[in-house]
Formats: sequence, structure tokens, C-alpha cells
Amino acid sequence: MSVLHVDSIRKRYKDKIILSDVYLKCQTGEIAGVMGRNGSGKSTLFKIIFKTVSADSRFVKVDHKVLRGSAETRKEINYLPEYGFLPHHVRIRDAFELYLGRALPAGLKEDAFLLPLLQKKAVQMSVGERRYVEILLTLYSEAGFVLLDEPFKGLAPLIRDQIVHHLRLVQPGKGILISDHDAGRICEISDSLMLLKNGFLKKLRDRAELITLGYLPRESKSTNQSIV
Ligand SMILES: Nc1ncnc2c1ncn2[C@@H]1O[C@H](COP(=O)(O)OP(=O)(O)OP(=O)(O)O)[C@@H](O)[C@H]1O
Repeated sequence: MSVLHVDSIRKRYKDKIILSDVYLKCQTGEIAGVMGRNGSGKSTLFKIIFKTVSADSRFVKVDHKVLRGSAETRKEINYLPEYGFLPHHVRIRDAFELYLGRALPAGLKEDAFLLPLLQKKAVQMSVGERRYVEILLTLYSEAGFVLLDEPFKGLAPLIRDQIVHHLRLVQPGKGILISDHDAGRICEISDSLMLLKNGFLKKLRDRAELITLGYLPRESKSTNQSIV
């Protein structure tokens, strides 16, 4: 088992404090949901962990290895940005070679959603199809930890289910931090939940805290019933 430790993350833009002193821990085999209102800093936190945004303070380590530079971070951690990363003219079959450095993983060879896309280029696919491919590329990388920023956004229910299927396939060997506003699904799949609020990341004792801490509305019975 490996453990990702993230500590002392501080970030401000001009006079606005986004992250005050964020600490989190995730171990392989765990799916950890990171919730928070729009603008609370979830994407910023993931970008800082992955080193695409600089921080005022950052400490990230996997087991005893402190990850200071981008290259060493990327060996251990992979990141699905909120907005896509696939170059337009890469053929999907080649993208797996390019990003994973190996042929299509066994878990994907029978994937009915992926197979029709393999001969296409990214530019020839819909936004949702591209997103699905990007999620697979991120999940099936060698990295022991993945950060998924809004993986379910804009995807049809069947594809969301298929993503959960792949999450379950890779979960035994990976630690997964996942942020998305599909609160029901995040609660359903996560082993632990955190809420980012006012710059602080709080580990939640139970799902009901999403209501008491003001992320989910009290009155929306239809939403809350499926979560709490
Ligand atoms: N480059 C930037 N310059 C200044 N402020 C920024 C910059 N990037 C992000 N912010 C601010 O940082 C805050 C956190 O943004 P972030 O994108 O991390 O939020 P989020 O929790 O991911 O939101 P959402 O759920 O809407 O995606 C926001 O108030 C945003 O306006």
C-alpha cells in the first residue's frame, strides 16, 4: 500500500486567500471525494498538487518520497484537468500508445464505448466522447494516484456508469481523488469525503455534513434523500 500526503498547501491570488493550510491523505485502494462550492478552490488544489499552478506553500509526498518537481510528481500522480488535454489530431488508438506507453490495457479491449472511437482523431469526436477517452487515459496510466477534476460533467448517464465501472477496476491499485458536483454519485463511490470551504479542507464524518456545512441545500429533498 502507498500513501499520498498533501500538506501545508497555501495559495492566494492578490489579496484573496484561496487555500489556507490544506492537508489531505489518500491511500491506494481509496476513492476520496473532494466537494466544495463553485470557486471554493478544488481545481486550484489539484493543479497545485500536480504542479501546473504554483503555490505559496506546497508539500506533497508519496510514502517517503517528497515530490518537489513536475517530473517526479508526474511519475507518481496523474491529473484529469477540468478542461481537456487531448491534442486534436491524435488518433485515439495512438493516444493510448503515446500516453500510456503500451498497447490498450486488458480492461479496455472489450469496452463497447471505446472501441468505435479508436480509429478516430480527437477532433472528430464529440466533447463527451473526448472526455471519456481522457478519463481512461488518466485512470490507466502507471501513476499510483490520480486526481479527477469533474469527470462526470456533461456525460450521459450510461457513460457515467461506465466510468464508475473503470474506477472500480483500477481502484485496488490506485488512490483516487475525485471532485465533481454530481454529489449523489460522489457520495456513492467515495470511501471518504472532504469539503473545501473558506480555504480549509475538512474531512467529513458523514454525508449529512454536506448539508450542515452548506454545500447541499436543506430543502432539496429529492437531492438529499439520495445522498444522506
Ligand atoms: N489565475 C487566477 N487568477 C485569479 N484568481 C483565480 C485564478 N484561478 C482561479 N482563481 C480564483 O480562485 C478561486 C478558486 O477557483 P477554482 O477554479 O479552484 O474553484 P473550483 O472549486 O474548482 O470551482 P468550480 O467548482 O466552479 O470548478 C475562484 O474564486 C477563482 O476565481
